Amino acid sequence: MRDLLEDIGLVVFDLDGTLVDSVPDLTAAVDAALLEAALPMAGEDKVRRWVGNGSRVLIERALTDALGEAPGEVFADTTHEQFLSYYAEHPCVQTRLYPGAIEAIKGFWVRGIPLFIVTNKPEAFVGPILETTGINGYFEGWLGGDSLPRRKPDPMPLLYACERFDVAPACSMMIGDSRHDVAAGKAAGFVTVAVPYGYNHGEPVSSSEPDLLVESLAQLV
Ligand SMILES: O=C(O)COP(=O)(O)O
Ligand SMILES: [Mg+2]
Repeated sequence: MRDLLEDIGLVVFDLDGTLVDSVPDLTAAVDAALLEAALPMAGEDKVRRWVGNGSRVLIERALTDALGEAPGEVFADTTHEQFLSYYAEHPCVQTRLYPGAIEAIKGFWVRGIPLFIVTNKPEAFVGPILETTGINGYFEGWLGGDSLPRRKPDPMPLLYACERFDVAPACSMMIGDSRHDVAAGKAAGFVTVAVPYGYNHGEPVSSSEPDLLVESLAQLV
């Protein structure tokens, strides 16, 4: 591990399933939107498997599950709007940092390594969650799934971070919980680190073959 970390000049974290367990609040917002659409609620186990490709895809998966077929565009749009308005009001009620997250964040931070977040969740929700969980001050910034034309697994947001901090991809680390994080990291030329406790559509993230798999982020520092 020491070799992997030696030349690292930029650390990019995924948010949902890596730094924070956000599924309880996401589930509340999904279920509120389903209820509004007069459909049965989904519950946490399903939502945990559906998170990872941004909120619009999350809602499409929830509607497909409830309806037994893919929803129409307009219905999906309306339900997504319901989700967004509920989540905007309650982005961080039950959301908690994972054990080891604060140790890792502080460990990199005291070494002077810039910390950045690349998440697929809408950008507007990132600030409130970082603020409420008390980690806002450690990060130089973030990108959401709607910040750039392409999101993870595309490498675009990771390469944007490299340019912004003037750090080569080979000296940058992507830390995430899903195959989209590992794929984006590999495509960008980053060192890839994965955690097994998050959300990866019900599959082990080890299948994506990250450079390093750690049980707890604290192991990194
Ligand atoms: O909101 C999502 O779909 C996933 O978010 P993440 O990229 O922070 O895991
Ligand atoms: Mg994630």
